[in-house]
Amino acid sequence: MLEIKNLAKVFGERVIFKEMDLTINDGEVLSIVGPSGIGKTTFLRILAGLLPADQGELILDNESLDITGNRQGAQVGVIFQDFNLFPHYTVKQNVALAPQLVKKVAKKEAEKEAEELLKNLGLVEQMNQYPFQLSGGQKQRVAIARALAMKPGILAYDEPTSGLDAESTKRVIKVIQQLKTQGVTQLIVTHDLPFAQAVADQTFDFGVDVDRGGSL
Ligand SMILES: Nc1ncnc2c1ncn2[C@@H]1O[C@H](COP(=O)(O)OP(=O)(O)OP(=O)(O)O)[C@@H](O)[C@H]1O
Repeated sequence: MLEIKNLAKVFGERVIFKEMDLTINDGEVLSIVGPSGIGKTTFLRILAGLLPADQGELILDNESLDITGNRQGAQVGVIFQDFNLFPHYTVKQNVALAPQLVKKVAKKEAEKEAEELLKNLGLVEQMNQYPFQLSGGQKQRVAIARALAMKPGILAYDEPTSGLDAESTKRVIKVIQQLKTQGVTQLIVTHDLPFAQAVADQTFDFGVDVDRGGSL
């Protein structure tokens, strides 16, 4: 379960959001919508531990997450829009690398787990290919497998349907639903309202549900 309490972010004098409260239960899918420039990516970067918040708490499975932008560990898995796959590693290596480096998992075991994840995401034939050989949708599923390999408490996506055709979007919906049945908690930042409606149990509208302006 992820609990967000009284979270606030300020850039200079400008309050991007404040008093943000939200709870996502285990296995739930939350979509975050709202107009461009409202603060969705900023929130995602804070959740990922890449950007400091100015106030508030993030509590994941009863443990407080660092909000100063110096977080250790991979409690939150994020699939960014450009996927950031390592170009010189194969698909399997991309997925198996972080558990070996960060969690000190043995290579054989990390690769076995990577194979299992890739199989579940329909990427058996791509395991030994390189990112440049993949379609956008395939790259995205590799990025999902790579995030899942670290066994995060929550998986977050930034605009997962942008640049995908209708068929690939359907596939993403299937993957999200499949992970949901496995109990994975997911948070999705999206502009795509039909997609949000198709996958989400709960929708958070940054344009409506968040306070801004004034000061902290
Ligand atoms: N490092 C920064 N310094 C100052 N202002 C920033 C910084 N990063 C973002 N902003 C501002 O904060 C606001 C929120 O930006 P953010 O990228 O989070 O919006 P968004 O809702 O994700 O938009 P989009 O959907 O277009 O990606 C914007 O007005 C942006 O200009």
